[in-house]
Amino acid sequence: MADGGGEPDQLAGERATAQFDVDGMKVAWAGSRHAVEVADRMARLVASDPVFRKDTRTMLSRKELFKDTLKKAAHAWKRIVELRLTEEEANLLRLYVDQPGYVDLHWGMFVPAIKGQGTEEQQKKWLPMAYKFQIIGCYAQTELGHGSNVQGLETTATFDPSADEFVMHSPTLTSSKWWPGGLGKASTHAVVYARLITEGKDYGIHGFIVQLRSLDDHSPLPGVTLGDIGGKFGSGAYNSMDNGVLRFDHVRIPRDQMLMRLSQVTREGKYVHSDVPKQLLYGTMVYVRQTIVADASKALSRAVCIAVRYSAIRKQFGSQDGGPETQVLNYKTQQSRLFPLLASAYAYRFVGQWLKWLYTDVTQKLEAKDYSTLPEAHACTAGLKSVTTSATADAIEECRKLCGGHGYLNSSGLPELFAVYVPACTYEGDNVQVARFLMKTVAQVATGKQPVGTIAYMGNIQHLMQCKSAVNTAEDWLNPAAIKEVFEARALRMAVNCAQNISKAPSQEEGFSELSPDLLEAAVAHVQLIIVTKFIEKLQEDIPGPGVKEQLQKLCSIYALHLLHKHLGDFLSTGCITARQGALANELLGKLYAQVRPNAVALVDAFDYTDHYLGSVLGRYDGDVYPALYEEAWKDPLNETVVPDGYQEHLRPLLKQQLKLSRL
Ligand SMILES: CCCCCCCCCC/C=C\CCCC(=O)SCCNC(=O)CCNC(=O)[C@H](O)C(C)(C)COP(=O)(O)OP(=O)(O)OC[C@H]1O[C@@H](n2cnc3c(N)ncnc32)[C@H](O)[C@@H]1OP(=O)(O)O
Ligand SMILES: Cc1cc2nc3c(=O)[nH]c(=O)nc-3n(C[C@H](O)[C@H](O)[C@H](O)COP(=O)(O)OP(=O)(O)OC[C@H]3O[C@@H](n4cnc5c(N)ncnc54)[C@H](O)[C@@H]3O)c2cc1C
Repeated sequence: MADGGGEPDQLAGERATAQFDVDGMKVAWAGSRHAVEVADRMARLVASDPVFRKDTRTMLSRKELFKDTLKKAAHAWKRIVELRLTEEEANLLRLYVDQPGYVDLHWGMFVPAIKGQGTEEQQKKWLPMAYKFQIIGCYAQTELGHGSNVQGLETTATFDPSADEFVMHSPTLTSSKWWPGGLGKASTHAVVYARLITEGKDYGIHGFIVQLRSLDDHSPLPGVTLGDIGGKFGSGAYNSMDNGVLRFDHVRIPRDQMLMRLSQVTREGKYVHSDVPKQLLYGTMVYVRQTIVADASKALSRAVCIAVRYSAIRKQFGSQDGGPETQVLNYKTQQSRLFPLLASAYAYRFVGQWLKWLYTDVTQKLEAKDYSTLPEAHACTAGLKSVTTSATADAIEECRKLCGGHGYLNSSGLPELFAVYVPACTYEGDNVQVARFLMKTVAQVATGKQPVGTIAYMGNIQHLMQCKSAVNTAEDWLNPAAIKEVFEARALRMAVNCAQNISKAPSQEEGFSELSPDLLEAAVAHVQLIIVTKFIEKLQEDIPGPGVKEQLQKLCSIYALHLLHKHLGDFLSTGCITARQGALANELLGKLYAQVRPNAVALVDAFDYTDHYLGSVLGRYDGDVYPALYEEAWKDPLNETVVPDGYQEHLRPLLKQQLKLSRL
């Protein structure tokens, strides 16, 4: 293409300047060569299948979109069965289909809830049916009146010993189940959370497997009212999901459909609690939060890939006398906004990999009845979920802005990505659970107990409460130990500060409530420390491939130092660094951006996304952006006719009337 930028081989030129082995980076990103190979194969399988096309998705009506989702889910299942895909392959295939739908909740919450809270017999009965899709399940916890406050749920499950059954009932409007994905139209079954009442006593929230729809004709069973809760934010986007409403009118289920791993109700109606901690009731949330953290890096890396490639193609200003204009990626402002997001994508990827390991480790310990690491797993998953989803939602919007006007077009892929992603900040809570965990740890450290895992640094309280950073030149900030020390000191000092102020309050609860904004900030500081630490630890591994580790080291420094810059107030007010050291960090950031610049396109290529998965004309691998934008515009339904519908009724009379007026 002629001047105005957008030469298709522009990206080839960018790729040629890379100073590292992109294949090696793909391995570091995916976790192993095997993971790269499987992801690549599944992505291509999806991209080459016409049923999985998604380029007209934002133009579909709600009903068409939902039907399209049913079609894609069924086709995906057919391919999984025909090709005998492994669980790993099947999960990736579903990921690349890239359309939220009931299957996410079936595999992501219904199955894990039965696995985590069901007895062996219950698992034997229900899981084979779920694995074969003979039943479709969802996770029905949230109600119209209560979401965060799970103990406030109102649905009741009252045991009737005469029939050996539970009676499921929705006593109030606010007790209607409201939001569960897949509930509205697709699910045949649900794990329903309800107040267990037996022998006249309320034992609080427990899980129950409840059939909702007929397995013959899909109609709701007697006493069950079901529907979709209505259109959601953005065109297309999360509207492919049938988030639903559910009400029970004295619906009976057999006693053995209460999930009984944690506690049981006997034939006579006695409530028995086993030795399993009651917090395991929340275990499915721990599982899904861990997957949400992994998803954050996927959503963020997609947005960043689009913005980096397009910024390399897009040219504005800089030419005085007919010479070439400047690629917007060369502007320092563009780099200082975009490269921290690129670094964050890598940071979230690595912390997500670590969190998956932590979850597996905790699960194995739970099997062996060792519950000691559960509180840490809960705090890490809740905290990382909250921090990574908010930052990712902000980052997608930032990428949209970085793409200028074209970023606002649906064909850029960014509006839909944002609309699909943003509820991740809301679902699974934005709670203060990490802060509670931190306050407990501070109290334990005061009694001499040595903390372990992600809070081990708090044991180093003597040093961290009074240390001062030794950084003297900008390059000193390249030392991971220097970074780790100030992040640890900031997190610990903020937590100790909160604990001291809480202790001055009339009661612990009042103090907690009064200081909750500060507690949230302390929690964020702790979670950011975890992300920085896991990135640093990743760099201590053997990372093969010329130049790969060097690039990751730069990204790690950018990730940490941009946080330091953003939260400079925390670092200064806790006395961890001086204003001069803060300025030196900023100076180094500028140098690092310049070093990343020639590698930027190759660093997003390493995500290994197909054009189908990216779903963006701006982020195309070949960089041929302008013809694609032009072509996409003509596909809009408004362009099906040259003269628009409505011309005769609304435009023509108006124009004629103007004519008459002008003749007056
Ligand atoms: C297989 C591949 C497919 C994968 C695809 C998956 C993708 C799926 C994406 C799907 C998309 C959307 C899904 C969305 C689903 C939902 O939204 S489900 C509903 C989620 N609801 C929430 O998140 C509610 C949030 N509320 C909370 O978390 C509350 O804070 C909480 C319920 C924890 C409050 O509980 P309480 O009992 O009232 O409060 P506390 O007194 O604070 O806690 C008591 C103790 O329990 C500990 N705790 C709390 N939570 C947990 C946990 N999850 N695990 C372990 N322990 C927990 C807490 O620390 C307290 O401990 P203590 O007594 O202090 O020692
Ligand atoms: C797209 C989507 C999908 C969902 N899927 C499911 C599903 O499959 N199954 C399911 O059961 N649920 C699902 N949910 C529900 C979701 O889990 C809840 O929306 C979420 O837990 C928040 O609860 P809430 O909506 O009641 O918000 P609220 O609890 O009413 O929160 C409103 C505001 O109050 C604040 N707040 C609440 N409590 C406190 C507190 N103690 N201290 C300080 N601030 C507080 C919150 O932070 C928030 O800012 C879904 C929600 C969405 C948006």
